[in-house]
Amino acid sequence: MKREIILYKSISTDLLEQLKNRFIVHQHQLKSEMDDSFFSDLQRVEGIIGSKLRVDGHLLDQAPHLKIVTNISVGYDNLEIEELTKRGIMATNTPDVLTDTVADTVFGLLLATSRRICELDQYVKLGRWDENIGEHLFGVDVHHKTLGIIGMGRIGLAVAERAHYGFKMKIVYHNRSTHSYAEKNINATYASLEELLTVSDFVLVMAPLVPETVKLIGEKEFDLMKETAIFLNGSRGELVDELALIHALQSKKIWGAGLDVYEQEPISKESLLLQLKNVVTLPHIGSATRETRYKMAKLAVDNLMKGFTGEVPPSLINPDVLTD
Ligand SMILES: NC(=O)C1=CN([C@@H]2O[C@H](COP(=O)(O)OP(=O)(O)OC[C@H]3O[C@@H](n4cnc5c(N)ncnc54)[C@H](OP(=O)(O)O)[C@@H]3O)[C@@H](O)[C@H]2O)C=CC1
Ligand SMILES: O=CC(=O)O
Repeated sequence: MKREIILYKSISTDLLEQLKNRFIVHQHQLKSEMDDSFFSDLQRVEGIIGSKLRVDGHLLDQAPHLKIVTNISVGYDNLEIEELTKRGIMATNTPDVLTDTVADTVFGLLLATSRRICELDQYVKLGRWDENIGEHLFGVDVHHKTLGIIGMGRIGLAVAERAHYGFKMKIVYHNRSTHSYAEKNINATYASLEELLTVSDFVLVMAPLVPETVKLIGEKEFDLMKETAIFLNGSRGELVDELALIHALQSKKIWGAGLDVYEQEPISKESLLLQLKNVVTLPHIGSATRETRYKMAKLAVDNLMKGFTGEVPPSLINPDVLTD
């Protein structure tokens, strides 16, 4: 008899067919409040695949047969890992396959913000280009500047490599542990958070969302940055105190910001961030290319399949479930 699973994100037809060959697939849309039919299916399913659904003890109480939760994302701040492990439920994510794509997006944000690409695109399209632009629309250089990376992991390193090899930038980073590969190969220097904020021309947040990183960057941290600094967030909105960011931008404590993620997503249409010219805003599209989204879904499907064959899923987050 086929096992039952929930799929709550759209994936390509070939991957959906693979799932349907193996499982009874209940398809749902992710909503802020999942409906009764979702919870009714949850009672029977052994796997869940999708991204962003909050999986906590309350939800797990309603999923008595669940064996695996498969995220189609590398970040897994939506999953209560301790709760899943306690119940012997596997959790998986999609690392590596998206690293270069997200690094490209972050570098795009860095260039767009520093060279005012979006603002000047509008300037041309709205018919304002009557003569050479004046100094008030000049950008700032990227090459040879200092990039500070908070969270030098897979994506942080891929951004740092672009900055080092392509733009001859100096790299400073802050983690809980040192990154010997980055130090040896691209001359990255470890710094305390305070030092990184003080010396960097570009500050990039790329650390995961965990209790210790909530509002890691707030008023005190913006105060430490250079007045010419550009702040970039490619990780999760909750790592930044958004009101403090708005204040820092309005009061010109920093020069600009490039954002892919926000405290609330989709961002409120009333957010002051949307009214500031020195901010480039993207709708959380770090990994959003056809090729990469396909690879992520494929890896997630592979994780799910292996979860039921006794093999170890390739990106198992909580291996403790295998020994408990
Ligand atoms: N915008 C988008 O679309 C995307 C966003 N993301 C986000 O990017 C994050 C990073 O992904 P990825 O690079 O693959 O993850 P990694 O785990 O490879 O890297 C995260 C790095 O953050 C560091 N870190 C962890 N905790 C802290 C802390 N408290 N303070 C400072 N540094 C810390 C870790 O180093 P150490 O352990 O030494 O502290 C690690 O090197 C994801 O968790 C996700 O939230 C990912 C993909 C797409
Ligand atoms: O935000 C996206 C992810 O993969 O994490």
